[in-house]
Amino acid sequence: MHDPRVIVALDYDNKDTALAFVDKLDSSLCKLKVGKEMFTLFGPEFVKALIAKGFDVFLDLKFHDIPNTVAKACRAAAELGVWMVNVHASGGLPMMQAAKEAIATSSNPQTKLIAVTVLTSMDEAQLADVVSGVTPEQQVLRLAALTEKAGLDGIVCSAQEASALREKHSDDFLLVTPGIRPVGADAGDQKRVMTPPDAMKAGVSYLVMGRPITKAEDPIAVLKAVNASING
Ligand SMILES: O=c1ccn([C@@H]2O[C@H](COP(=O)(O)O)[C@@H](O)[C@H]2O)c(=O)[nH]1
Repeated sequence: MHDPRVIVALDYDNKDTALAFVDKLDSSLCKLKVGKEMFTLFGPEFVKALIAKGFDVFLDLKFHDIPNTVAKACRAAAELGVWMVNVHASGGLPMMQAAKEAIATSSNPQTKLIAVTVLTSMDEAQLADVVSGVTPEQQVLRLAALTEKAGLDGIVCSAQEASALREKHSDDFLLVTPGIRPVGADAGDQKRVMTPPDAMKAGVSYLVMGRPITKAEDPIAVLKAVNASING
């Protein structure tokens, strides 16, 4: 079965606008990501509606709390029927292991679990405000190793770290990368960016794209052009 590589970030503040966009798509073109804004506004029912339309849904809530709390949140996400959910790797090994165990013993054990390393909106200077003496790439590699040790399916990182990660992690370890910008697109608040073809060449598994698609005059045309640029 065709596995689309683009995950569209549905960061709309209006459910009808989001659903009007989704109704022009089909699940062979992309997967969908629901993040903090839409989940807070429209809740699990909105996620279930997207799953019912046949889409793989990545629930991007980036859980970060004590192990017991994160485990229960991940179990709830898996039981919603999502394709993928995530936690922050900086929550530590016991937290990630508890989350993995909770999903494995849920009614939807095939749900993928990945961990956020260093947000793609952070550059070296911003990272230095929270962790001293490391570059984003060094911190990503360190948290990726911890994530793999916990037995998770992969990480969220920037495509800029993908080549270095692929020297240490097999192709099965998922690299899910926001901060994807076609040539000429506005970076906005993203700092560690890469184009779709360069990201795929670097070894990325899935490209997360929001505004370059959702804010475009013709979002479906942009999505199809991105797919053509990485599949052709
Ligand atoms: O490190 C991260 C983790 C998550 N995100 C999310 O991805 C999308 C990116 O949207 P764009 O509009 O393409 O910038 C957004 O939902 C973020 O919450 C991220 O950007 N970086």
